[in-house]
Amino acid sequence: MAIPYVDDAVNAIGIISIALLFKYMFRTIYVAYFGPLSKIPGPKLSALSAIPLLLRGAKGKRWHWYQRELRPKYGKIVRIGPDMILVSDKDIIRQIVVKEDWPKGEFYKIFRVAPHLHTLFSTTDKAFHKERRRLLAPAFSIKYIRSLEPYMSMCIRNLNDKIDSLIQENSPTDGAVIDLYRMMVNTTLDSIGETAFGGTFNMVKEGNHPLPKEVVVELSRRIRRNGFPILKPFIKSNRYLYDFSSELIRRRRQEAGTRRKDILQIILDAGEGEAALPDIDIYEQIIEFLIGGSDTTSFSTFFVLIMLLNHPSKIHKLIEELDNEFVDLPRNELPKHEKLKKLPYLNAVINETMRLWPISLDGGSGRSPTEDKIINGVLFPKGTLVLTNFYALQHSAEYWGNDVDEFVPERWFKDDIPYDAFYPFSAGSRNCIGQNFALLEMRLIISSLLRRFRFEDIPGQDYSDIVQFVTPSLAQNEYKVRAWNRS
Ligand code: HEM
Repeated sequence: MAIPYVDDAVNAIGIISIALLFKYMFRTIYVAYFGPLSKIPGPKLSALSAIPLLLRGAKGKRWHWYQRELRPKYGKIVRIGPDMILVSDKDIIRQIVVKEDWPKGEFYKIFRVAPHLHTLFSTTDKAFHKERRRLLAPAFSIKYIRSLEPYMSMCIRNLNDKIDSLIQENSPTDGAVIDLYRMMVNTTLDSIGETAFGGTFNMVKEGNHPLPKEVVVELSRRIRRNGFPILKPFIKSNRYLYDFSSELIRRRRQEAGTRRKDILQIILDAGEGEAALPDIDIYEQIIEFLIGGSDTTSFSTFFVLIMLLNHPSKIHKLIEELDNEFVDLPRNELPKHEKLKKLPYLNAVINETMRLWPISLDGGSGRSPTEDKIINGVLFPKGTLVLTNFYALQHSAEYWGNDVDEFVPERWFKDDIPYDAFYPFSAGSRNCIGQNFALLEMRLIISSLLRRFRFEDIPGQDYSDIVQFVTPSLAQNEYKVRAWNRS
């Protein structure tokens, strides 16, 4: 019998491979230069491949590219990948996020532990989202969040005591150098621990706990595993996190008598019988709250404080407001949120900071139309990933005036505030479920620190050196200031 059979097979595979390669190249070139997005301006290479974007993403510098290079150069609609667009127009964004409420794009899948395990944040399915949001909403209602104030206050009291002890140990007259950034990160982690994980992580007191660290590792594993499926068999899920959370849920289910009235308990009690969430969903959901609720709040709170330290007249105005409001309250006691939420200057300062330093530095929410859509003359083909550039709206002189880049809390007292160019918590059905939680915590931290301590910035550090992988953080992971007790 003739032997060249193997050669024939090899030849056939070779021919098929070359044909597939040609098909791929033809498609790539067609999509780049002749497809429906070909008229949208953007870097030439981005029309062919998402690699330029991925490379910047891997360094956490996607946001620099969008905000400092692409938007100034190409305008309000930019092609950032073969099927990806960055939009910085307020009418189009409002239409996408609020009026038409497009579903999230497929890339949110990368945050899931397994493709079928949707969560509130990562789901792209509107029906699933509606049901999950309905189930979790009671844990984030204003009334319920108010009942979490004592848990948060406990963590913030620890923060105050920690700063005080550092000052006493060093020198009450010279004060102490403290890492304000890490302290904010640690406080918000403790707060999520108290409210969703059954107890504080003691980050403020002890400086570390394995759980938050493992969450960061797990998140990066998920992104690699889901982003590059070929690596899947080599990247395992996190045993520690799973065991920790399973044990927590098991213990809580078995507890008799009065249980902690925290977010975890609300989720455990949500739905009855068959409608109750399985343990794995609860596990995924509380991990999501830790990711979505700690670095976001610490980043925003840190920036409020750093903006104030760099604007002496504004910080004096806020301290005056706090001192007048809480004239009889000893400085080492925490004000009540009921009063804080009504303080105009405090709220203006928070709004102004979140306008200048939103957590969505890198393009806001990622949405995809389920059919071809035309808005204001721009065609968005079905399935295109559209990034809604909230940062650009909040930094646009067209909407905010010529002082757009300055820190001016007073602008929040004008009559014509362009709220349709302000999305710190996104908007529409996919807005932040945790915003009342975050604002409560931010007001408590800021007011307690400013009433009790005096801070001074230490020059030579760059707070604008930010990296953003999922949520933003300071590249140096620290920022030092000097703190004294107020006399
Ligand atoms: C200052 C602090 C915070 C800011 C600025 C913030 C901002 C945002 C933004 C912009 C989104 C939309 C993201 C997107 O569409 O890709 C979002 C969604 C979300 N946030 Fe927050 N967030 C904060 C605090 C929190 C807290 C404290 C929690 C929970 C404890 C939380 C949980 C979530 C969840 C679960 C979603 C997804 C909601 C949904 O799709 O229905 N966030 N947040």
